[in-house]
Amino acid sequence: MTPAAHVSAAIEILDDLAQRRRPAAEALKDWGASHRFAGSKDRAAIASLVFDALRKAASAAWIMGADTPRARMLGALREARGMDAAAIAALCTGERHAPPPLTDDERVRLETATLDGAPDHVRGDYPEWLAERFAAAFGDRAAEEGAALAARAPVDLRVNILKGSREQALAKLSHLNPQSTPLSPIGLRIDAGQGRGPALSAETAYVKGFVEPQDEASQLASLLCAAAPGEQVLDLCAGGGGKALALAGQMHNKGQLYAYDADGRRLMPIHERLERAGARNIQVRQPKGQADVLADIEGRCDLVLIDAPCTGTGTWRRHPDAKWRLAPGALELRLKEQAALLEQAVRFVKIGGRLAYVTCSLLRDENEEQVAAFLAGHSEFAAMSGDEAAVKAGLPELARFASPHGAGLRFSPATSGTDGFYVCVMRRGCRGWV
Ligand SMILES: C[S@@+](CC[C@H](N)C(=O)[O-])C[C@H]1O[C@@H](n2cnc3c(N)ncnc32)[C@H](O)[C@@H]1O
Repeated sequence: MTPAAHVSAAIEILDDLAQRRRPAAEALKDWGASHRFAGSKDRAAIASLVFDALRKAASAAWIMGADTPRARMLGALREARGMDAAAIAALCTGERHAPPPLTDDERVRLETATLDGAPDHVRGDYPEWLAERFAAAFGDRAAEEGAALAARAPVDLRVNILKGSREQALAKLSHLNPQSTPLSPIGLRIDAGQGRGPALSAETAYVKGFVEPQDEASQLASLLCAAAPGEQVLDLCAGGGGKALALAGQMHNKGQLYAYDADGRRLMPIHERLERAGARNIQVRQPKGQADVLADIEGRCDLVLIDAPCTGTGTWRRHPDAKWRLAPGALELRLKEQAALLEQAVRFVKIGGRLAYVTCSLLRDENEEQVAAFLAGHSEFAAMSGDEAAVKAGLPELARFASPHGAGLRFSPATSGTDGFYVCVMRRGCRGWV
Protein backbone atom coordinates (compact mmCIF):
# COMPACT_ATOMS: atom_id res chain seq x y z
CA MET A 1 0.00 0.00 0.00
CA THR A 2 1.16 3.57 -0.64
CA PRO A 3 1.35 6.25 2.08
CA ALA A 4 -1.68 7.90 0.44
CA ALA A 5 -3.63 4.63 0.65
CA HIS A 6 -2.73 4.44 4.35
CA VAL A 7 -4.32 7.86 4.84
CA SER A 8 -7.49 6.75 2.99
CA ALA A 9 -7.72 3.65 5.16
CA ALA A 10 -7.21 5.70 8.33
CA ILE A 11 -10.05 8.03 7.32
CA GLU A 12 -12.28 5.00 6.72
CA ILE A 13 -11.49 3.66 10.20
CA LEU A 14 -12.05 7.08 11.81
CA ASP A 15 -15.44 7.09 10.10
CA ASP A 16 -16.23 3.70 11.63
CA LEU A 17 -15.19 5.02 15.06
CA ALA A 18 -17.35 8.12 14.65
CA GLN A 19 -20.37 5.94 13.96
CA ARG A 20 -19.80 3.23 16.55
CA ARG A 21 -18.40 4.19 19.93
CA ARG A 22 -15.89 1.39 20.30
CA PRO A 23 -12.20 0.91 21.08
CA ALA A 24 -9.88 1.88 18.22
CA ALA A 25 -8.03 -1.43 18.53
CA GLU A 26 -11.27 -3.28 17.73
CA ALA A 27 -11.99 -1.14 14.65
CA LEU A 28 -8.39 -1.59 13.44
CA LYS A 29 -8.60 -5.35 13.90
CA ASP A 30 -11.87 -5.54 11.95
CA TRP A 31 -10.40 -3.43 9.16
CA GLY A 32 -7.37 -5.72 8.98
CA ALA A 33 -9.59 -8.81 8.84
CA SER A 34 -11.56 -7.43 5.91
CA HIS A 35 -8.48 -6.15 4.02
CA ARG A 36 -6.24 -9.19 3.99
CA PHE A 37 -3.94 -7.68 1.35
CA ALA A 38 -2.65 -5.20 3.95
CA GLY A 39 0.59 -6.45 5.50
CA SER A 40 1.72 -5.90 9.06
CA LYS A 41 3.72 -2.78 8.12
CA ASP A 42 0.67 -1.31 6.40
CA ARG A 43 -1.52 -2.06 9.40
CA ALA A 44 1.01 -0.46 11.74
CA ALA A 45 1.23 2.67 9.57
CA ILE A 46 -2.58 2.94 9.43
CA ALA A 47 -2.92 2.44 13.19
CA SER A 48 -0.35 5.13 13.80
CA LEU A 49 -2.32 7.58 11.61
CA VAL A 50 -5.60 6.72 13.36
CA PHE A 51 -4.05 7.23 16.79
CA ASP A 52 -2.52 10.56 15.75
CA ALA A 53 -5.93 11.73 14.51
CA LEU A 54 -7.49 10.66 17.83
CA ARG A 55 -4.75 12.40 19.84
CA LYS A 56 -5.38 15.67 18.00
CA ALA A 57 -9.09 15.28 17.24
CA ALA A 58 -10.26 18.59 18.70
CA SER A 59 -7.38 20.80 17.52
CA ALA A 60 -7.39 19.20 14.05
CA ALA A 61 -11.14 19.83 13.70
CA TRP A 62 -10.65 23.45 14.81
CA ILE A 63 -7.87 24.00 12.27
CA MET A 64 -9.97 22.50 9.48
CA GLY A 65 -13.23 24.18 10.55
CA ALA A 66 -15.04 20.84 10.35
CA ASP A 67 -15.38 17.84 12.62
CA THR A 68 -15.37 15.03 10.08
CA PRO A 69 -13.05 11.99 9.88
CA ARG A 70 -11.29 13.52 6.86
CA ALA A 71 -10.84 16.88 8.60
CA ARG A 72 -9.49 15.19 11.71
CA MET A 73 -6.99 13.22 9.66
CA LEU A 74 -5.81 16.12 7.50
CA GLY A 75 -5.55 18.43 10.52
CA ALA A 76 -3.62 15.79 12.45
CA LEU A 77 -1.12 15.36 9.63
CA ARG A 78 -0.23 18.98 10.28
CA GLU A 79 -0.72 19.13 14.06
CA ALA A 80 0.77 15.76 15.02
CA ARG A 81 3.22 15.17 12.20
CA GLY A 82 4.25 18.69 11.27
CA MET A 83 3.43 18.20 7.57
CA ASP A 84 2.78 21.35 5.57
CA ALA A 85 -0.10 21.93 3.12
CA ALA A 86 2.02 20.98 0.10
CA ALA A 87 3.07 17.66 1.63
CA ILE A 88 -0.54 16.87 2.55
CA ALA A 89 -1.73 17.85 -0.93
CA ALA A 90 0.84 15.47 -2.40
CA LEU A 91 -0.89 12.61 -0.54
CA CYS A 92 -4.39 13.70 -1.52
CA THR A 93 -4.21 13.24 -5.30
CA GLY A 94 -7.48 11.38 -5.76
CA GLU A 95 -5.60 8.79 -7.81
CA ARG A 96 -6.14 5.07 -7.22
CA HIS A 97 -6.46 4.62 -3.43
CA ALA A 98 -5.45 8.16 -2.42
CA PRO A 99 -7.91 10.51 -0.69
CA PRO A 100 -9.66 13.07 -2.94
CA PRO A 101 -7.67 16.28 -3.65
CA LEU A 102 -7.74 19.14 -1.13
CA THR A 103 -10.47 21.69 -1.62
CA ASP A 104 -9.44 25.34 -1.78
CA ASP A 105 -10.78 25.85 1.74
CA GLU A 106 -8.82 22.86 3.09
CA ARG A 107 -5.61 24.09 1.48
CA VAL A 108 -6.02 27.60 2.87
CA ARG A 109 -6.79 26.28 6.32
CA LEU A 110 -3.79 23.97 6.28
CA GLU A 111 -1.64 26.91 5.21
CA THR A 112 -2.93 29.59 7.56
CA ALA A 113 -5.25 28.40 10.36
CA THR A 114 -3.99 28.64 13.93
CA LEU A 115 -5.27 27.68 17.37
CA ASP A 116 -5.27 31.34 18.47
CA GLY A 117 -8.49 32.02 20.32
CA ALA A 118 -9.36 28.34 20.65
CA PRO A 119 -10.62 27.31 24.10
CA ASP A 120 -8.33 25.30 26.40
CA HIS A 121 -10.10 22.00 25.72
CA VAL A 122 -9.42 22.43 21.99
CA ARG A 123 -5.81 23.50 22.41
CA GLY A 124 -5.33 20.66 24.88
CA ASP A 125 -7.39 18.12 22.92
CA TYR A 126 -9.58 16.90 25.75
CA PRO A 127 -13.38 16.56 25.97
CA GLU A 128 -15.29 19.75 26.65
CA TRP A 129 -17.21 18.18 29.54
CA LEU A 130 -13.90 17.80 31.41
CA ALA A 131 -12.87 21.44 30.88
CA GLU A 132 -13.87 22.53 34.38
CA ARG A 133 -12.10 19.59 35.97
CA PHE A 134 -8.92 20.21 33.99
CA ALA A 135 -9.05 23.87 35.02
CA ALA A 136 -9.46 22.78 38.66
CA ALA A 137 -6.46 20.47 38.39
CA PHE A 138 -4.13 22.68 36.33
CA GLY A 139 -5.43 26.27 36.35
CA ASP A 140 -4.02 28.23 33.42
CA ARG A 141 -1.79 25.28 32.46
CA ALA A 142 -4.77 23.10 31.49
CA ALA A 143 -4.18 23.36 27.72
CA GLU A 144 -0.46 22.66 28.14
CA GLU A 145 -1.17 19.55 30.23
CA GLY A 146 -3.79 18.40 27.74
CA ALA A 147 -1.36 18.88 24.85
CA ALA A 148 1.28 16.82 26.67
CA LEU A 149 -1.33 14.08 27.16
CA ALA A 150 -2.00 14.24 23.41
CA ALA A 151 1.65 13.54 22.54
CA ARG A 152 3.11 10.10 21.85
CA ALA A 153 4.46 8.17 24.82
CA PRO A 154 7.85 6.46 24.82
CA VAL A 155 8.16 2.79 25.70
CA ASP A 156 9.13 2.53 29.38
CA LEU A 157 10.41 -0.67 30.92
CA ARG A 158 10.95 -1.59 34.56
CA VAL A 159 14.08 -3.51 35.32
CA ASN A 160 13.31 -6.56 37.43
CA ILE A 161 15.91 -6.25 40.18
CA LEU A 162 15.26 -9.87 41.16
CA LYS A 163 17.06 -10.79 37.92
CA GLY A 164 19.70 -8.11 37.44
CA SER A 165 20.70 -4.44 37.58
CA ARG A 166 19.66 -1.58 35.33
CA GLU A 167 23.17 -1.55 33.84
CA GLN A 168 22.83 -5.21 32.88
CA ALA A 169 19.40 -4.61 31.34
CA LEU A 170 20.75 -1.60 29.39
CA ALA A 171 23.48 -3.83 27.99
CA LYS A 172 21.08 -6.66 27.10
CA LEU A 173 18.85 -4.26 25.17
CA SER A 174 21.59 -2.04 23.72
CA HIS A 175 20.41 -2.76 20.13
CA LEU A 176 17.23 -0.80 20.98
CA ASN A 177 19.24 2.18 22.24
CA PRO A 178 17.52 2.41 25.63
CA GLN A 179 18.15 5.30 28.04
CA SER A 180 17.87 5.35 31.82
CA THR A 181 14.62 6.99 32.95
CA PRO A 182 15.31 10.30 34.71
CA LEU A 183 13.17 9.71 37.83
CA SER A 184 12.84 5.99 38.39
CA PRO A 185 16.13 4.31 39.34
CA ILE A 186 14.86 1.05 37.85
CA GLY A 187 13.49 2.32 34.54
CA LEU A 188 14.58 2.19 30.90
CA ARG A 189 13.12 4.26 28.10
CA ILE A 190 13.01 3.47 24.41
CA ASP A 191 11.97 6.11 21.90
CA ALA A 192 9.24 4.52 19.79
CA GLY A 193 9.39 7.22 17.08
CA GLN A 194 6.25 7.11 14.94
CA GLY A 195 5.90 3.37 15.17
CA ARG A 196 4.57 0.98 17.77
CA GLY A 197 7.95 0.46 19.39
CA PRO A 198 9.94 -2.75 19.59
CA ALA A 199 8.23 -6.15 19.61
CA LEU A 200 9.15 -6.83 23.21
CA SER A 201 7.69 -10.31 23.37
CA ALA A 202 10.48 -11.41 21.03
CA GLU A 203 13.26 -9.91 23.16
CA THR A 204 15.27 -12.39 25.22
CA ALA A 205 15.58 -9.85 28.07
CA TYR A 206 11.78 -9.78 28.29
CA VAL A 207 11.25 -13.49 27.84
CA LYS A 208 13.75 -14.18 30.64
CA GLY A 209 12.07 -11.67 32.96
CA PHE A 210 14.79 -8.99 33.14
CA VAL A 211 12.34 -6.26 32.10
CA GLU A 212 8.60 -5.61 32.14
CA PRO A 213 6.78 -2.83 30.28
CA GLN A 214 5.67 -0.25 32.86
CA ASP A 215 5.36 3.50 32.57
CA GLU A 216 7.86 5.43 34.68
CA ALA A 217 5.13 6.99 36.87
CA SER A 218 3.66 3.56 37.54
CA GLN A 219 7.15 2.49 38.66
CA LEU A 220 7.34 5.56 40.90
CA ALA A 221 3.94 4.76 42.40
CA SER A 222 5.22 1.30 43.34
CA LEU A 223 8.49 2.71 44.70
CA LEU A 224 6.63 5.28 46.82
CA CYS A 225 4.83 2.41 48.56
CA ALA A 226 8.32 1.58 49.95
CA ALA A 227 7.55 -2.11 50.39
CA ALA A 228 10.38 -3.65 52.43
CA PRO A 229 11.71 -7.20 52.62
CA GLY A 230 9.84 -9.20 55.24
CA GLU A 231 6.64 -7.13 55.12
CA GLN A 232 3.08 -8.43 54.76
CA VAL A 233 1.60 -6.63 51.76
CA LEU A 234 -1.86 -6.72 50.20
CA ASP A 235 -2.35 -5.57 46.61
CA LEU A 236 -6.11 -5.22 46.75
CA CYS A 237 -6.60 -4.35 43.05
CA ALA A 238 -3.83 -6.47 41.58
CA GLY A 239 -5.32 -6.92 38.09
CA GLY A 240 -2.62 -8.29 35.77
CA GLY A 241 -0.02 -7.74 38.50
CA GLY A 242 2.04 -4.80 37.20
CA LYS A 243 2.42 -3.19 40.63
CA ALA A 244 2.54 -6.52 42.48
CA LEU A 245 5.59 -7.56 40.45
CA ALA A 246 7.29 -4.25 41.16
CA LEU A 247 6.57 -4.59 44.89
CA ALA A 248 7.89 -8.16 44.93
CA GLY A 249 11.14 -6.79 43.49
CA GLN A 250 11.41 -4.19 46.25
CA MET A 251 10.80 -6.94 48.81
CA HIS A 252 13.62 -9.06 47.34
CA ASN A 253 11.23 -12.01 47.47
CA LYS A 254 11.13 -11.82 51.30
CA GLY A 255 7.90 -11.48 53.26
CA GLN A 256 4.52 -12.08 51.66
CA LEU A 257 2.52 -10.28 49.04
CA TYR A 258 -1.15 -11.17 48.58
CA ALA A 259 -2.51 -10.31 45.14
CA TYR A 260 -6.29 -9.96 45.03
CA ASP A 261 -8.75 -8.55 42.52
CA ALA A 262 -12.53 -8.55 42.64
CA ASP A 263 -12.50 -9.71 39.02
CA GLY A 264 -10.76 -13.08 38.98
CA ARG A 265 -10.33 -13.01 35.19
CA ARG A 266 -8.13 -9.95 35.45
CA LEU A 267 -5.72 -11.89 37.67
CA MET A 268 -5.14 -14.55 35.00
CA PRO A 269 -2.00 -13.08 33.34
CA ILE A 270 -0.31 -12.76 36.72
CA HIS A 271 0.65 -16.45 36.97
CA GLU A 272 2.78 -16.45 33.84
CA ARG A 273 4.27 -13.06 34.74
CA LEU A 274 5.28 -14.26 38.22
CA GLU A 275 6.98 -17.24 36.70
CA ARG A 276 8.88 -15.13 34.20
CA ALA A 277 9.93 -12.58 36.82
CA GLY A 278 11.07 -15.18 39.36
CA ALA A 279 8.79 -13.60 41.98
CA ARG A 280 8.29 -16.24 44.66
CA ASN A 281 6.65 -14.33 47.52
CA ILE A 282 3.31 -13.61 45.83
CA GLN A 283 0.18 -15.53 46.78
CA VAL A 284 -2.62 -14.96 44.30
CA ARG A 285 -5.97 -14.87 46.09
CA GLN A 286 -8.78 -15.47 43.62
CA PRO A 287 -12.27 -14.34 44.65
CA LYS A 288 -14.48 -17.37 45.39
CA GLY A 289 -18.17 -16.49 45.37
CA GLN A 290 -19.22 -15.07 48.72
CA ALA A 291 -16.20 -16.51 50.58
CA ASP A 292 -13.95 -14.02 52.37
CA VAL A 293 -10.65 -15.09 50.84
CA LEU A 294 -8.68 -12.40 52.67
CA ALA A 295 -10.08 -13.04 56.18
CA ASP A 296 -6.77 -14.43 57.47
CA ILE A 297 -4.86 -11.21 56.81
CA GLU A 298 -7.29 -8.87 58.53
CA GLY A 299 -5.38 -6.34 60.66
CA ARG A 300 -2.02 -7.89 59.68
CA CYS A 301 -0.77 -5.90 56.72
CA ASP A 302 2.20 -3.53 56.86
CA LEU A 303 1.09 -2.15 53.51
CA VAL A 304 -2.17 -2.23 51.59
CA LEU A 305 -2.07 -0.92 48.03
CA ILE A 306 -5.22 0.28 46.31
CA ASP A 307 -4.34 0.69 42.64
CA ALA A 308 -7.84 1.99 42.11
CA PRO A 309 -10.11 1.62 39.11
CA CYS A 310 -10.23 5.14 37.64
CA THR A 311 -10.99 7.15 34.50
CA GLY A 312 -7.42 6.61 33.24
CA THR A 313 -7.15 10.27 32.22
CA GLY A 314 -3.41 10.06 32.94
CA THR A 315 -2.85 7.39 30.29
CA TRP A 316 -4.33 9.12 27.28
CA ARG A 317 -0.92 9.25 25.57
CA ARG A 318 -1.16 5.47 25.27
CA HIS A 319 -4.94 5.21 24.75
CA PRO A 320 -5.96 8.31 22.80
CA ASP A 321 -9.34 6.82 21.88
CA ALA A 322 -10.24 6.43 25.57
CA LYS A 323 -10.50 10.18 26.10
CA TRP A 324 -13.30 10.54 23.59
CA ARG A 325 -15.12 7.44 24.81
CA LEU A 326 -15.04 8.44 28.49
CA ALA A 327 -18.52 9.48 29.65
CA PRO A 328 -19.56 11.41 32.77
CA GLY A 329 -21.40 8.33 34.06
CA ALA A 330 -18.13 6.37 34.10
CA LEU A 331 -16.50 9.00 36.29
CA GLU A 332 -19.40 8.85 38.75
CA LEU A 333 -19.12 5.08 38.90
CA ARG A 334 -15.34 5.16 39.47
CA LEU A 335 -15.76 7.69 42.29
CA LYS A 336 -18.13 5.33 44.10
CA GLU A 337 -15.85 2.34 43.59
CA GLN A 338 -12.83 4.27 44.87
CA ALA A 339 -14.60 5.43 48.03
CA ALA A 340 -15.81 1.86 48.67
CA LEU A 341 -12.30 0.44 48.15
CA LEU A 342 -10.77 2.87 50.64
CA GLU A 343 -13.33 1.71 53.21
CA GLN A 344 -12.74 -1.93 52.30
CA ALA A 345 -8.97 -1.59 52.74
CA VAL A 346 -9.11 -0.32 56.32
CA ARG A 347 -9.64 -3.71 57.93
CA PHE A 348 -6.38 -5.11 56.55
CA VAL A 349 -4.00 -2.33 57.63
CA LYS A 350 -2.31 -3.02 60.96
CA ILE A 351 -1.65 -0.23 63.45
CA GLY A 352 1.56 1.44 62.28
CA GLY A 353 0.94 0.12 58.75
CA ARG A 354 0.50 2.04 55.50
CA LEU A 355 -2.34 2.45 53.06
CA ALA A 356 -1.28 3.56 49.57
CA TYR A 357 -3.94 4.97 47.25
CA VAL A 358 -2.96 5.20 43.59
CA THR A 359 -4.77 6.21 40.41
CA CYS A 360 -3.70 6.87 36.83
CA SER A 361 -6.08 9.82 36.76
CA LEU A 362 -5.37 13.53 36.90
CA LEU A 363 -8.80 14.61 38.15
CA ARG A 364 -8.96 16.04 41.66
CA ASP A 365 -12.26 14.28 42.40
CA GLU A 366 -10.58 10.90 42.01
CA ASN A 367 -7.43 11.90 43.88
CA GLU A 368 -6.99 14.58 46.54
CA GLU A 369 -10.72 14.92 47.14
CA GLN A 370 -11.22 11.18 47.45
CA VAL A 371 -8.40 10.98 50.01
CA ALA A 372 -9.67 14.04 51.91
CA ALA A 373 -13.15 12.50 52.21
CA PHE A 374 -11.61 9.25 53.47
CA LEU A 375 -9.39 10.98 56.03
CA ALA A 376 -12.32 13.05 57.26
CA GLY A 377 -14.03 9.82 58.30
CA HIS A 378 -10.90 8.04 59.58
CA SER A 379 -8.99 9.91 62.21
CA GLU A 380 -6.80 6.82 62.71
CA PHE A 381 -5.16 7.53 59.33
CA ALA A 382 -2.90 10.44 58.36
CA ALA A 383 -1.40 11.18 54.96
CA MET A 384 2.39 11.31 54.70
CA SER A 385 3.63 14.60 53.26
CA GLY A 386 5.19 14.47 49.80
CA ASP A 387 8.59 14.95 51.47
CA GLU A 388 8.11 12.12 53.94
CA ALA A 389 6.86 9.67 51.31
CA ALA A 390 9.68 10.59 48.91
CA VAL A 391 12.36 10.26 51.60
CA LYS A 392 10.94 6.94 52.85
CA ALA A 393 11.11 5.65 49.27
CA GLY A 394 14.76 6.77 49.07
CA LEU A 395 13.84 9.20 46.28
CA PRO A 396 13.87 12.63 48.00
CA GLU A 397 13.84 14.48 44.66
CA LEU A 398 10.26 13.29 44.14
CA ALA A 399 9.11 15.68 46.90
CA ARG A 400 8.76 18.36 44.21
CA PHE A 401 5.78 16.45 42.83
CA ALA A 402 3.79 16.99 46.06
CA SER A 403 0.25 17.91 45.04
CA PRO A 404 -0.70 21.58 45.30
CA HIS A 405 -4.30 20.48 45.93
CA GLY A 406 -3.97 18.42 49.10
CA ALA A 407 -2.32 15.22 50.24
CA GLY A 408 -0.28 13.02 47.90
CA LEU A 409 1.98 13.40 44.87
CA ARG A 410 0.96 13.88 41.26
CA PHE A 411 2.85 13.11 38.08
CA SER A 412 1.91 14.13 34.56
CA PRO A 413 3.40 14.22 31.06
CA ALA A 414 3.93 17.99 31.28
CA THR A 415 5.57 18.01 34.73
CA SER A 416 7.40 14.69 35.02
CA GLY A 417 7.44 13.43 31.43
CA THR A 418 5.47 10.35 32.51
CA ASP A 419 1.90 9.16 32.37
CA GLY A 420 -0.41 10.97 34.78
CA PHE A 421 -0.47 9.29 38.20
CA TYR A 422 -1.55 10.17 41.71
CA VAL A 423 -0.08 8.52 44.80
CA CYS A 424 -0.97 9.10 48.43
CA VAL A 425 0.57 7.05 51.23
CA MET A 426 -1.28 7.15 54.56
CA ARG A 427 -0.20 5.79 57.91
CA ARG A 428 -2.47 4.11 60.38
CA GLY A 429 -2.16 5.06 64.04
CA CYS A 430 -4.62 4.65 66.88
CA ARG A 431 -8.07 6.24 66.48
CA GLY A 432 -7.74 9.96 67.26
CA TRP A 433 -3.89 10.01 67.17
CA VAL A 434 -3.72 12.98 64.81
C1 LIG B 1 -6.04 0.04 37.75
S1 LIG B 1 -6.57 -1.59 37.67
C2 LIG B 1 -5.27 -2.47 38.47
C3 LIG B 1 -3.99 -2.57 37.69
C4 LIG B 1 -2.95 -3.45 38.34
N1 LIG B 1 -2.72 -3.13 39.72
C5 LIG B 1 -1.60 -3.36 37.63
O1 LIG B 1 -0.69 -2.67 38.09
O2 LIG B 1 -1.49 -4.01 36.58
C6 LIG B 1 -7.85 -1.66 38.86
C7 LIG B 1 -8.35 -3.02 39.23
O3 LIG B 1 -9.24 -2.89 40.33
C8 LIG B 1 -10.14 -3.97 40.29
N2 LIG B 1 -11.26 -3.69 41.21
C9 LIG B 1 -12.31 -2.87 41.02
N3 LIG B 1 -13.10 -2.86 42.12
C10 LIG B 1 -12.53 -3.69 43.03
C11 LIG B 1 -12.86 -4.09 44.36
N4 LIG B 1 -13.94 -3.63 44.98
N5 LIG B 1 -12.03 -4.95 44.99
C12 LIG B 1 -10.92 -5.41 44.38
N6 LIG B 1 -10.57 -5.08 43.11
C13 LIG B 1 -11.35 -4.22 42.45
C14 LIG B 1 -10.47 -4.08 38.82
O4 LIG B 1 -10.96 -5.38 38.51
C15 LIG B 1 -9.13 -3.76 38.16
O5 LIG B 1 -8.44 -4.94 37.83
